[in-house]
Amino acid sequence: MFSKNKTLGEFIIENQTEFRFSTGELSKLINAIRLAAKVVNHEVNKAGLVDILGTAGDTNIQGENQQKLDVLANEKFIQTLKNREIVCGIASEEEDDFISINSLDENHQNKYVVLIDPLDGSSNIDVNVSVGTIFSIYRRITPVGTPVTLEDFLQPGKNQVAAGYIIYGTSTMLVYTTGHGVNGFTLNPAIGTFYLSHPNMQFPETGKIYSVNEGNYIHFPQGVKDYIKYCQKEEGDRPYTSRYIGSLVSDFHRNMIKGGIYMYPKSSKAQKGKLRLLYECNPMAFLAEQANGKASDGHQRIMELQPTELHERVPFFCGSKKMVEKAEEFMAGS
Ligand SMILES: O=P(O)(O)OC[C@H]1O[C@](O)(COP(=O)(O)O)[C@@H](O)[C@@H]1O
Ligand SMILES: [Mg+2]
Ligand SMILES: [Mg+2]
Repeated sequence: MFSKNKTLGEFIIENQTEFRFSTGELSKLINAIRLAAKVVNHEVNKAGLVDILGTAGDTNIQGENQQKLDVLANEKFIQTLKNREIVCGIASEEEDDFISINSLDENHQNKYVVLIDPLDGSSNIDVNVSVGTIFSIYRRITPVGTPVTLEDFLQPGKNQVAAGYIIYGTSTMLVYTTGHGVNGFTLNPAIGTFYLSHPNMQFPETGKIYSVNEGNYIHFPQGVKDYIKYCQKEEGDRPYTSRYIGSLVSDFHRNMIKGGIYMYPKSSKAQKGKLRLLYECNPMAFLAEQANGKASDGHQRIMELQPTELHERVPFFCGSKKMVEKAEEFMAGS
């Protein structure tokens, strides 16, 4: 099977022409992410054998206990991007502030910034449940050759030039978009090559799966409670099935293939929900929209939101278009 499928490397080069005046810089950047993904995949696969399970002993700026694999994945992605001098700035869930990278070659100044969630689904690392990495790429808005500023990162999601995720699951896949549809590539671990296995991925218009942490039910807004009740009601094509892995990447991936909705609403415990706008919600929203799905904060399109802080959180509703619209109806109603 694999011999006739396009490799990710071939796909990247072939699609470089999508961009007029392409310099190949974005292709090099996606290639660097491909490399870092393989390095992290190798670490994830041997997690039970080496000392990378459990907590690292520190907390990140969000007060979360960093897992050893959070720290390791963060290091590997930053190192790989820095070494290749392919970006002018990086922001990460595991770094308090953004990292500015000045190119040594002053004649060649980079124009892209990258935002990453190096390890998504951290609570699943120690229990061998699928986890992921999420990335989002923007063209800087400050002049090339000057130090990057916070402004270069606080851009609305609609300005993204590319976004994607890596899922370390039963197989390892890299799924991404550059604004021309969503394509998925599966890693053949025997030869370390990603092959196009899921061309032109599309969310079904509707589905029968809802993904939400129902343990927070009593703290949810009335609109969310009503929508969950709607999903559970014996009527028409319902009840829907509840599936919640607890890794955004994995829940999103399943729902994109099968049809479904993922929700991390605000609650009386978390006024803005849990997920981070810049390196979780924006990239997944870009992918969802490119795959005929939808993403909002329950009211407004995620990609229109103007970020104000690097690690800000927003409520997140994402998935099959008709299901997100229905949830928004309930939110509007309440
Ligand atoms: O355990 P909870 O509160 O349901 O949260 C699970 C959600 O939190 C996350 O783990 C947050 O991501 P990180 O693991 O990158 O911090 C999502 O992947 C997941 O959907
Ligand atoms: Mg995450
Ligand atoms: Mg994370």
